[in-house]
Amino acid sequence: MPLQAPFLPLALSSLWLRRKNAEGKRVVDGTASDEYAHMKETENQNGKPKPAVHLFEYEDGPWPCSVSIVPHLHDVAEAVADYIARISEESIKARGYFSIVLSGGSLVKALSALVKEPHASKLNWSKWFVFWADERMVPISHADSNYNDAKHEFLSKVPIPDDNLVTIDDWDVCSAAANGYEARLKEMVKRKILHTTNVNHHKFPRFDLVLLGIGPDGHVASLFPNSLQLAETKKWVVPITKSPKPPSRRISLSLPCINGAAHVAIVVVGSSKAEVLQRVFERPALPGALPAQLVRPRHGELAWFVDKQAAGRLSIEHYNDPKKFPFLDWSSLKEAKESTGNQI
Ligand SMILES: O=C(O)[C@H](O)[C@@H](O)[C@H](O)[C@H](O)COP(=O)(O)O
Repeated sequence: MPLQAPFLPLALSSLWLRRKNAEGKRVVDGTASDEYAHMKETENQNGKPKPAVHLFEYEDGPWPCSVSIVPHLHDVAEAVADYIARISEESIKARGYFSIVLSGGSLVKALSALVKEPHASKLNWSKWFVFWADERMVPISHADSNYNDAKHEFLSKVPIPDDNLVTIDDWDVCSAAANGYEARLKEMVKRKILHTTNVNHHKFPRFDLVLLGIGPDGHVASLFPNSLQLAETKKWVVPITKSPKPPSRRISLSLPCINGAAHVAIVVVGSSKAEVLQRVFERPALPGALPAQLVRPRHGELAWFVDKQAAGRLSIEHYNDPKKFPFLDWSSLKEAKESTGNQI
């Protein structure tokens, strides 16, 4: 089954980036070929050939999701806050905790309505556990740090205990930071704060909610178009040493880790996202070209929150023509339209 073969030259040719750490010691960073050795496996544990899967674990067929299109950023913020509040309440009732994963970029601005009433005093903040979908390899006090941004915009305004912020504290060597964060997540599983689920026969955490933004190139978290990391099938957290968006060194939850979540919400705001949203929704591109198209929770729900500017290029009026748009599961979108005036 030759599907994995393209990774071999890629992995072998990947250069080790040698640099000095803060103490001037030589450190090795990069995507080592043996780190990705498991991707070359062609047999499962019983020695039988693995079933053919798409290179990027992409599933053909309908794409069930709900899409809310609202006029402005503040309407998106309110819709997202209502959504988060509902999932927080349900999760705490069912398991005693709420695990929420944040991304960087403009996403944290969409959390502004959570710090106001009616949510601020109603939410059970002490039961929240906050994780990061991705982080840049900078100290957490640095302006580029996703944690720092979230702290400034949101976390400093709500009473979530500091111990419940599961930050990525290691910013020296990407692969060590990725392994360290994965170990922290596994510790949360041991403490029963996170449950697990199977995604394509491998165990991944089942976050209650993963919040993602989308880059103009279609990236989500720090999973960039056509990158080797997109094909990760086992690791929970992957290192990125050559991100096309600065800073170049980052770590990110892997795609199956995101797809193991009970809920994933993607927030898309502003005219700069109109082109990519149209490509993601309406163009059946090669999946690695648009990582956002690979976000398909296996046993969970996917919800899009979009403002009018970002939705500006969508041909919604033709969406009920399955010949033109076989790509999304429009039946679930119609149901959404019937249940609330704000949804298509
Ligand atoms: O570190 C990052 O770059 C972010 O985590 C990234 O995943 C972000 O969410 C998207 O790039 C969208 O960012 P904008 O909304 O700012 O374009």
